[in-house]
Amino acid sequence: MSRVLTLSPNPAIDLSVALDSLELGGVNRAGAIEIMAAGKGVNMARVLVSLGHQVTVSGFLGTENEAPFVDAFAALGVEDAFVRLPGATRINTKLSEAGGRVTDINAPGLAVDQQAWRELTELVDQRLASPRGKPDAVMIGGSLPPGVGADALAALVRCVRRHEVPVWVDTSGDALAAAIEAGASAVKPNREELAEWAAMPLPDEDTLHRAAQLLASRGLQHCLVSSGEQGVLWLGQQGEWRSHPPTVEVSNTVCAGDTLFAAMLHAVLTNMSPQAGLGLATALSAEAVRHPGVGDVHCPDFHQLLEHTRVHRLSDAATGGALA
Ligand SMILES: O=P(O)(O)OC[C@H]1O[C@](O)(CO)[C@@H](O)[C@@H]1O
Repeated sequence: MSRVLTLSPNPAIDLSVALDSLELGGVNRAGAIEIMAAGKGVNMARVLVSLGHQVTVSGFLGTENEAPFVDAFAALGVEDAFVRLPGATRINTKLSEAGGRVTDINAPGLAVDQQAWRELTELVDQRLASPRGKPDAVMIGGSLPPGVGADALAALVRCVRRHEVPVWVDTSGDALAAAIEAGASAVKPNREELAEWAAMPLPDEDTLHRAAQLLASRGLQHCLVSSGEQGVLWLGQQGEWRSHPPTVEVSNTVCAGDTLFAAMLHAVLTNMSPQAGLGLATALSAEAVRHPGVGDVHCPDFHQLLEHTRVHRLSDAATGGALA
């Protein structure tokens, strides 16, 4: 079992609304409504716990509506190291239609001032300096809250790297570019995020692959590019691999990326082979799209999902050795 610290600078309460179909400008009647403590770091923590890791969660939480988070952390058995701020954590609305289409409405979030950001950075620095509680990896996920610039994220990434701990970052735009420059160990852009980073359109698999190679050339240990049902491209120091997920009924895709990234970290921390690691992460991510929330490794048909996930090597340079 490894120790992982996940950071959500801008977490959210996800309000998932299931609809037959969304009628813009009309009165929509929901089939079901679910509220869940979320944000990428929190979702990744759920996956890591289910895969057997010891997790500490941190970031910023508003004191006005912290109850769903406190309850979720207790139920999960993770250590709550969130910095509390006055005000309310944002609520993100996810409108999921029967055909599998999801419309996200993500709020800006609670403003974070320099003092609060310093508090979070010091907390991370102290955790990493502690000989007994030092995490084996740090995951940072999601957008930056109002008041926090990409340079602040870069400084946080550098702080983790100074302690020689891998830092896996799932974000986008300027924050993604800054994290890469600062020495992030792994990133997971989707096609649109990669196109934005590379500043070019990625209309086909060939251009996508070349942009991913450009990204990997920036010194990252692992680059994952997720393209939904078309699968995952993984470029690591052992070579390049592509996975194809099993066919599943798509209900809610919101947490698929968080599931993929966290499961891939698990594969690295447990020295799985590239084939097995990417297969597990892809299958678990496919499981996630069948319902709201992250993938459930304990679902009754998980072994079948795994069996129907295909992984193949793209480059001959790969050794096929363990992922770590
Ligand atoms: O920080 P962002 O980019 O707004 O994304 C937050 C959203 O991402 C998710 O973690 C899913 O990836 C949701 O739970 C959350 O609402």
